[in-house]
Amino acid sequence: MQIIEDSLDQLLNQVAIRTNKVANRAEVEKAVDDIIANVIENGDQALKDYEKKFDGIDLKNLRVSQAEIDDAYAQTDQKVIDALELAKENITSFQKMEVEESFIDAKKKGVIRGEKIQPLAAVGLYVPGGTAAYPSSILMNVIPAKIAGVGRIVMVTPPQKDGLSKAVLAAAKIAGVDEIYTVGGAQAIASLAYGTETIPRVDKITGPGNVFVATAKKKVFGQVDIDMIAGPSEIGIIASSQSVPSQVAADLLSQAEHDKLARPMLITDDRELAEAVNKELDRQVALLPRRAIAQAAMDNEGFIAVVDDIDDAFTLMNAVAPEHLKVQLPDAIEYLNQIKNAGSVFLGFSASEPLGDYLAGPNHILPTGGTARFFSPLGVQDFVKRTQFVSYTKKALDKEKDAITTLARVEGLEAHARAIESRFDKE
Ligand SMILES: NC(=O)c1ccc[n+]([C@@H]2O[C@H](COP(=O)([O-])OP(=O)(O)OC[C@H]3O[C@@H](n4cnc5c(N)ncnc54)[C@H](O)[C@@H]3O)[C@@H](O)[C@H]2O)c1
Ligand SMILES: N[C@H](CO)Cc1c[nH]c[nH+]1
Ligand SMILES: [Zn+2]
Repeated sequence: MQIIEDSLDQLLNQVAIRTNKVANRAEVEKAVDDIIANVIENGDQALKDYEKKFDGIDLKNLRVSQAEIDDAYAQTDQKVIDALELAKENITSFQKMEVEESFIDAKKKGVIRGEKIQPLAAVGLYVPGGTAAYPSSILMNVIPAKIAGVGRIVMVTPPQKDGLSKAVLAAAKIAGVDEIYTVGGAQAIASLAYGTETIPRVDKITGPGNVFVATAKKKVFGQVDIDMIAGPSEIGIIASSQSVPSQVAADLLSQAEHDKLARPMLITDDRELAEAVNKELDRQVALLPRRAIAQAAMDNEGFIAVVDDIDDAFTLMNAVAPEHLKVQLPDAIEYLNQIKNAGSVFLGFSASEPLGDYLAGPNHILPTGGTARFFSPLGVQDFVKRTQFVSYTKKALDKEKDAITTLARVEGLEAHARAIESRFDKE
């Protein structure tokens, strides 16, 4: 990967330019606009046409039958089922800690105030499937939705020439998906946002995907809610002379292999380490089945920045706001307070990134493209909404009525003031 070495100010500029860039942004935007308009206009037929065009598949039915799901589960290797069950257990125990409670406050005499947390009625979960199958993303999407108590869980995923992977269907059964449709890309997002003859319109769309999926989610926001922009994967690693180059390279490649647009990034205070990691990347990438994808990601999106010291490394990494941040330093936990912007953080030499992708329990559906500045990992909070309520006795209202009518009249809203005063009219 390209090594850049400069002052912190210059590096901050260079990194901002690199990470703000989205390859072919205008073409992607145009393609996605057209797809959404066509799905609104032509429903299921548009979905079938796009599946033919992008995935080369003639779809007869969009919905996967329960019999197919049960058969796939029965044919899945027990080792895979056991791994999925263990992942489910860890994800469930972690996500349950995120549950927020409704509250009622009655401390003031005659006043009741509160907030009621309720699950969304229907959510659509996107499970990527263009160049790899993602059973793990099903667990990450569905488990928090189930814990929140969502009524209807609709999954969409691109169709595959030989049918959906058995592990994908087994994961859907283990997680408890209600219905599955084989449609992917921007067309899948449009179908969940607007509904078609077959696919129900939902309240919120969650889940990761490639640049077409991420762009479509941005465009349908407002028609439905979305979780975040979870686009092509990213990893930012902070390492020093005490890090092991082969491990740093292996973690970079773990995310580079997701997508040609994935972003592997290393920031270090040691030029020698930077060069050693580059050698390791060359050696290890050649051994990977998905080397073409990983190599493209490293060549076009990746970089190694060499800074003066580790404090500068954290300053630069906070500006990048990576999806995954790996602190490959001794006593890594000591640096937690320096981390301001990152989707998920992996502390220490043993916490290799795929630990979080599959098993530890924190969610792997995470903000990308610098949006970890303001978005959070997918969680139970994404699947609920809050409704607030108040109740006042006449006596309690009497105490506060003057403040209300004063504010109403300052805003020129006389009817607001009179509505309050009407409670005290003589009959
Ligand atoms: N951020 C996260 O939390 C997270 C988690 C898991 C995976 N990911 C990312 O998910 C992505 C998965 O990507 P993928 O491609 O394998 O699967 P995908 O399901 O996201 O996208 C595949 C679909 O894209 C559409 N498409 C492909 N080329 C197109 C074109 N030229 N025009 C219009 N539509 C087109 C097709 O409909 C295809 O089915 C990767 O980028 C990976 O890094 C992110
Ligand atoms: N690293 C991905 C999120 O960027 C999640 C994933 C699923 N499977 C493997 N990895
Ligand atoms: Zn991954």
